[in-house]
Amino acid sequence: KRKEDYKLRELRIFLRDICRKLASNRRFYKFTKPVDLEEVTDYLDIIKQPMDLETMMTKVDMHKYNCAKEFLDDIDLICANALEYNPDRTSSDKQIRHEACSLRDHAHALIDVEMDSDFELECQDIAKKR
Ligand SMILES: Cc1noc(C)c1-c1cc(NS(=O)(=O)c2ccccc2)cc(C(=O)O)c1
Repeated sequence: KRKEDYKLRELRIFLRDICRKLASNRRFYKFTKPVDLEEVTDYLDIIKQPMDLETMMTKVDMHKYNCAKEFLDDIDLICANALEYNPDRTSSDKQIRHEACSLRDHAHALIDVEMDSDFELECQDIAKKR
């Protein structure tokens, strides 16, 4: 195994822990699983690239993320989807938009606090080569 593979394994262990922490926070319950297309029947008419925390955990296991930035891009996608699908001035739309912004800010804050910035830069170099 190359030195890079050990770094990517360490990244996966780190990202699983971040994913677990976010998914276990009750505030982010609506983002833990794919939107139920039987319940939300027009979802795919509006949202072209659904994303959720369970799918992200699977992507970690499938070595789809080569750096934390790629992981945060999917978090930002979860948030953007929720803002796009729930744009109205109703209290329920406002509530899910607030939860989505909170998820995004918590994820970025967790990674900024817990991730060594040099390690992320090394991972981004690996990501560029792949
Ligand atoms: C997410 C999301 N994005 O747009 C909308 C609208 C939602 C969303 C989706 C659901 N129902 S769901 O079956 O797809 C589901 C339940 C539990 C965890 C994950 C998804 C419920 C609600 C709600 O407000 O209760 C909101």
